[in-house]
Amino acid sequence: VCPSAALWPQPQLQRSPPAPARCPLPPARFRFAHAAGSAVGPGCAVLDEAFQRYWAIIFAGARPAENKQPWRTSCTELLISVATPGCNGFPSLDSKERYKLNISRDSMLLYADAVWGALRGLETFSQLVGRDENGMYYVNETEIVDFPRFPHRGVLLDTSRHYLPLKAILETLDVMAYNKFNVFHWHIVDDPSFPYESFTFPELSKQGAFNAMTHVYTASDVQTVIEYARLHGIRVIAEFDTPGHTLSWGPGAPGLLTPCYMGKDPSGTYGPINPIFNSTYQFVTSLFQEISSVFPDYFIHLGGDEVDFTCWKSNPEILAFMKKMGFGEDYTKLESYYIQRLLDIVSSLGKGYMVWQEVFDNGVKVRPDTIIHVWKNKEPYAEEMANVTKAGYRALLSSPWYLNRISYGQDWMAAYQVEPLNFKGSTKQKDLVIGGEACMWGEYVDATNLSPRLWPRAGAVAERLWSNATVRNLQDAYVRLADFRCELLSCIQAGGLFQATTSATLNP
Ligand SMILES: CC(=O)N[C@H]1NC[C@H](CO)[C@H](O)[C@@H]1O
Repeated sequence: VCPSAALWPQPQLQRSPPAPARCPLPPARFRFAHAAGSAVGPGCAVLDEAFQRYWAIIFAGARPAENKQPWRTSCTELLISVATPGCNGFPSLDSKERYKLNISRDSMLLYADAVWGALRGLETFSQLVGRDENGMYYVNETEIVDFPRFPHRGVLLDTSRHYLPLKAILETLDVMAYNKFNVFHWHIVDDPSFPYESFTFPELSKQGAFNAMTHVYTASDVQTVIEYARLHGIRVIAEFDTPGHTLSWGPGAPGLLTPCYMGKDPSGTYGPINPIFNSTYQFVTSLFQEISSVFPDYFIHLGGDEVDFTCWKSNPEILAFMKKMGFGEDYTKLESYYIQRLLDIVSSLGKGYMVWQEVFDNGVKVRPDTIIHVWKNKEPYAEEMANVTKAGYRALLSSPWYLNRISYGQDWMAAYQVEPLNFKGSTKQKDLVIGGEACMWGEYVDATNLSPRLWPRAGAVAERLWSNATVRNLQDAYVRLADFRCELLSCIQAGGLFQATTSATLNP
């Protein structure tokens, strides 16, 4: 049994009496209930599902024998009161996640502005429940007022370098919710494979997936992920990265990619999307029309990273186009020409976009509400954060959180010690930092090692993005993160959703 009631991430405010009363929770009689006057009630799927889920998580190990014990207790129900109605929508960047938990001998109350805050409070409540040596469940008297420091707290998974089965994605969403992450950044396609089944362009996965039968995400798979995430208060932001990282698009979309040349003949290899043909922009418009209809989030991630100009430079038609456009030898101008047209297409679809930092670095004209995703780690990323926010754009930080990069020992500490606002800038600039994302790129990751590599290390990012900036004590974090890992493992033993083992990274 794990040491009890360690909370992860650390709430903003918690107050407990010096000798808190202990209230036993009777599995057979405990229930979650809607408080009178709450703006939501039975039928609210987000909470109805959460009540089931958290009952199972809290009492995972309960044995029927519990029912026999004479329970003289008042802690038989947690009353939930939500201030604003709304259960059928999707979480968004400005969703309210604030909640209050009042646990006392005579009542247990959870208040939240919106259902998304209620989900965060239920997660905290589940972490407050302990179990004593006799197996009795209990919760100690306490008061918590909690809210996130940053509104965008994400995890990126890359399902192109290696295909991830739906189960691996859903398990990741479970553990993300345990950590109060609220964005799943689905880097769904890239150079090696195109597993997204497009109904507009079915050839893309037929030709581009590792295996068109087994290694694809059907339309229903995608909707399953989106709904599962929604019920956990998690947004799904899809990334279709262009013009680079698109080799898997080639076979299913003839004429889309740039044919590279060796001297005056095509070499047979291909490069980034060919930016000089109108057919390219017709294709992009149709594909992003589909993406906009499939993924409900306001934002789409358009990529724009690591565009290699070698192939463009070798292609005679592109050379002629460069001359015609007066771009000289500056291929970032050609890249910007493509990106600019892509952004206009996506804007016309009524969507907002996020782009990797190169789009900003190369001076592409982007909309004021663009989110610049800072990922490079060679130059100090603090400088990039300062430049991006000085230019008035919102910034999202990933540079120090590429968890696909592993090293010996407790590297969670480096992720934990990051301070996203440690850059030279005004308060106004700091306010433009909307949060960050832990990235798990898939070059060396598949379902066999995803969870042990992601957890509990990503937990360090979760606390950095949720908790107060003053929460930085490594010794205290170690104890709570070790307990978090223990709970995760006990979730496995109880046959919980989380099947894979977590890493030994934390415990030497
Ligand atoms: C934005 C970005 O990160 N682009 C690439 N950079 C290196 C990564 C692995 O660490 C991936 O290959 C990723 O596709």
